[in-house]
Amino acid sequence: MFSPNVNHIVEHPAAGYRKIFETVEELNEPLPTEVTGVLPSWLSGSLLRMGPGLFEVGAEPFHHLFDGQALIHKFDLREGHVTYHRRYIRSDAYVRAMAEKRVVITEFGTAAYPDPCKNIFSRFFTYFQGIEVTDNCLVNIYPIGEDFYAVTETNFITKVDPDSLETLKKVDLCDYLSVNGVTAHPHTDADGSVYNIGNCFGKNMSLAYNIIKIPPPQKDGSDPLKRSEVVVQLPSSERFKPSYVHSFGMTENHFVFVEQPVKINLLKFLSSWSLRGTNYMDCFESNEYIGTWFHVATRDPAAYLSSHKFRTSAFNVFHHINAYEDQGFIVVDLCTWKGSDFVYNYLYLANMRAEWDKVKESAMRAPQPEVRRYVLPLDIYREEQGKNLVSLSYTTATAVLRSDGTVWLEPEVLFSGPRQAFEFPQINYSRCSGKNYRYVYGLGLNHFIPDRIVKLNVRTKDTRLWQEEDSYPSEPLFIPTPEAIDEDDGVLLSIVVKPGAERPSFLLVLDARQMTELARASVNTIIPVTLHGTYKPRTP
Ligand SMILES: CCCCCCCCCCCCCCCC(=O)OC/C=C(C)/C=C/C=C(C)/C=C/C1=C(C)CCCC1(C)C
Ligand SMILES: [Fe+2]
Repeated sequence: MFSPNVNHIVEHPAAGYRKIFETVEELNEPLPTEVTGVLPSWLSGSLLRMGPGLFEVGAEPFHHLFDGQALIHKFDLREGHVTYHRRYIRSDAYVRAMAEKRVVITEFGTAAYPDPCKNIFSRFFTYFQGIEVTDNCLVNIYPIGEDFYAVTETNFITKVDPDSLETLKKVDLCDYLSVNGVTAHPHTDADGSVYNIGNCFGKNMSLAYNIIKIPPPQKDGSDPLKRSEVVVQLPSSERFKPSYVHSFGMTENHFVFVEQPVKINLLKFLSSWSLRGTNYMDCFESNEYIGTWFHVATRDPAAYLSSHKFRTSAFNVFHHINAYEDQGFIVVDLCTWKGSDFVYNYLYLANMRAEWDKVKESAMRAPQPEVRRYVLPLDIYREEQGKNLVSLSYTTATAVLRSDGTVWLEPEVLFSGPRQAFEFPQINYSRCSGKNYRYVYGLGLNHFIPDRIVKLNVRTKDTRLWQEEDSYPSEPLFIPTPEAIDEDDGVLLSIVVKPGAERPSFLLVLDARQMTELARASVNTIIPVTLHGTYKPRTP
């Protein structure tokens, strides 16, 4: 561990990060690891993570970071021993690509072309058959009831066996719910209910964001998905252009949705899709004028609070950190990127695999990251126009009622460093989700390259970090110590790739209080980049 200053920029002239964007083979059986240090005796379970693993099919490359075929990874911890396993998800996208040795289903930034072997008539019909939406579930894995699902952001989720990593079943959410897709970042209540948000393109081109609820495991053993429902519908600020949504906030009594100026041009999406060479990335556009809108709904009864229109300047947001209620305010902490230019435009594999100088050059043009706190007053009175309505003693965030009835928000900056993002945030979720809290852990992105793990105290803005030379960590998951007293009493789990090492990847176990290494379990293979995941404790 080195570099005590979080804003000290570490250089990567050897470009070792390129290794995490290369294709690997799946394993037939788990690999042993070499454990150094001491693993906590209570840590027994599986770290499951998703990411891209196959970055080309035959001679056809995938172009974007979010296109590679989904690979599920598992580090299994049991009585001080650790194994590592990985399998490709048998999605339709993967199975058909393998069979035809070409990209068959269009991915986020890579279009599929019709089979050159088909005659001109069947190719014509393939174009106009409509959209074949991808089921490439590379983004996350989480439980619904007793089952585990690997997910992307479309309507297809894939049930997997968390022990064998085998693919079990493809599920179409449209069979149960009125949504076109949902995020890969649901919230889970203490009772096991799962909440999520997704775009809904309704009849007559009506547009909305639907918040859905999947109930907890059912006493009769039936699939909770069968009882899922839309609990509240939030309106779209633009008629044909819903915003891209990657996550949302949930407090004890409210849902918070941040409508960002990165828009999906629906007309383009529906019309141009059948044209040769179009992919999802082609259907996004930035609205430079609309800024960012916050929407709030109550949870019980679920209802949209339409009277307050919360506005602020333009930013991209992918990850909500946490949101909670305090003294009549909703506090919303976010990982933001300034401006309306879409951050995903900078995540093409050609950018990520470039030489270090080029990586830095391209990140200079991209939106700049900042961790921000916004505070939304719940009770607003007309006579308070022009005044700052936020009276929470501990924040400089403001909210001012304007003559048009909207409330203009200005944030408090919790963390900022030039081209140094604090992203992929994780909190002590079971204890702090929706509640006032102190700590968030994140992946430090240096010009988009993940090269450190950071702990941020959102009350003092103090940071601590873990970093090692030529090492590329993943999102750190927080696992609390059983019977923990303090919020940060627990460990962080992260997969780290260190290309030059004898065993070039390891599971890193950090003491979350001190951010010091407790143990690492090293394995003799490169592990490609992973996006999100979950920890499944062993059940007796
Ligand atoms: C771990 C280190 C990574 C290295 C660099 C990362 C830089 C990150 C900078 C910002 C943070 C971004 C986080 C994003 C994380 C993520 O996992 O994103 C993956 C998202 C994917 C794959 C989204 C897919 C969405 C699809 C296919 C949506 C399809 C749709 C539309 C576009 C409109 C119509 C509906 C439909 C079909 C759902
Ligand atoms: Fe995400």
